[in-house]
Amino acid sequence: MKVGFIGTGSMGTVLIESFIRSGAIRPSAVVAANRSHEKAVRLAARYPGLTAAGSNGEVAAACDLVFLCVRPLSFKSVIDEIKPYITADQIVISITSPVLLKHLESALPCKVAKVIPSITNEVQSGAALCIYGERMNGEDRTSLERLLSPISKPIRVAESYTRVTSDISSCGPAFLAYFVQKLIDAAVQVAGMPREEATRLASETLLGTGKLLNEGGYTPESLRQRVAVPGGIIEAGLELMERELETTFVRLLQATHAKYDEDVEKIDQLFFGSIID
Ligand SMILES: NC(=O)C1=CN([C@@H]2O[C@H](COP(=O)(O)OP(=O)(O)OC[C@H]3O[C@@H](n4cnc5c(N)ncnc54)[C@H](O)[C@@H]3O)[C@@H](O)[C@H]2O)C=CC1
Ligand SMILES: O=C(O)[C@@H]1CCC=N1
Repeated sequence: MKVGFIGTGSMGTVLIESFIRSGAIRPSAVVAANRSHEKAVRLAARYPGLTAAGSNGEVAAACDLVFLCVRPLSFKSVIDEIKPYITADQIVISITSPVLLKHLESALPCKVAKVIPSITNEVQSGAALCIYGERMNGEDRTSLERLLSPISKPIRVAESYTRVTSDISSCGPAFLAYFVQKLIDAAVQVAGMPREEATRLASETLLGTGKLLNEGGYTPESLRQRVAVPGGIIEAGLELMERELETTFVRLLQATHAKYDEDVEKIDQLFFGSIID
């Protein structure tokens, strides 16, 4: 089986490198193209056997499965380019949420899916959100999830939950990193702690907290209750966060959803020439 990647920017590269490093795909089974060809050529130099294709059409013609790893507003032109080479038995996958199954299904004659990866897949953890078009049969779904398993936990989601699940899974690493960064900044500012030391400590804490939530039998709520002694220091901190951040996370998701709606509207216009429901 040949696996194609169109777009070898940040996420395309994460996927290719993670698949290869985990042994899920051999370099010789990968065909990749990028608008600036040198990026694909650099990958081919790093992974002997990998093909740096000269065009997106070449990827589509050569592969059974094609991951589209470009930004949302580039999808229409990429799909127009590859369409002449696509046949009914191929699988084309969007890795971005605002390109909807209806866009892909209306524009391509093949099986389509969305797989929303996460930077956490770089260390073979975190989720890969799987959203399937109707042309993907049970066997297609299972074999795609088998391919994703060495680098992620494939999780099937309904398309209506794409946004909120990617908020947690794909945006989550950036949101949590922001929180950690602010904690480090405060340690430096309030106590003059060396930044590197605070960073190492905060990173260990995040890792340990993740383990407690995944393997230690805790929920976020039970963990908080377990460590926050009534009237104690942690409780004083939590009370402040509760006051200051009460509406922040709802507004955070409202902001990502508003941007998503904007993108979907633009993509609707590109694919259908007008907004449709
Ligand atoms: N950054 C993240 O953590 C995640 C990103 N995604 C999705 O991945 C997609 C790509 O994002 P990034 O990799 O961060 O962006 P990026 O800008 O780093 O990569 C996009 C790549 O596509 C190439 N490209 C643009 N137009 C092209 C064309 N017509 N033909 C071939 N190549 C073309 C660009 O040269 C660039 O290398 C986005 O749609 C994003 O929503 C999904 C999950 C997580
Ligand atoms: O399409 C998405 O939802 C992902 C999440 C972060 C960037 N793109």
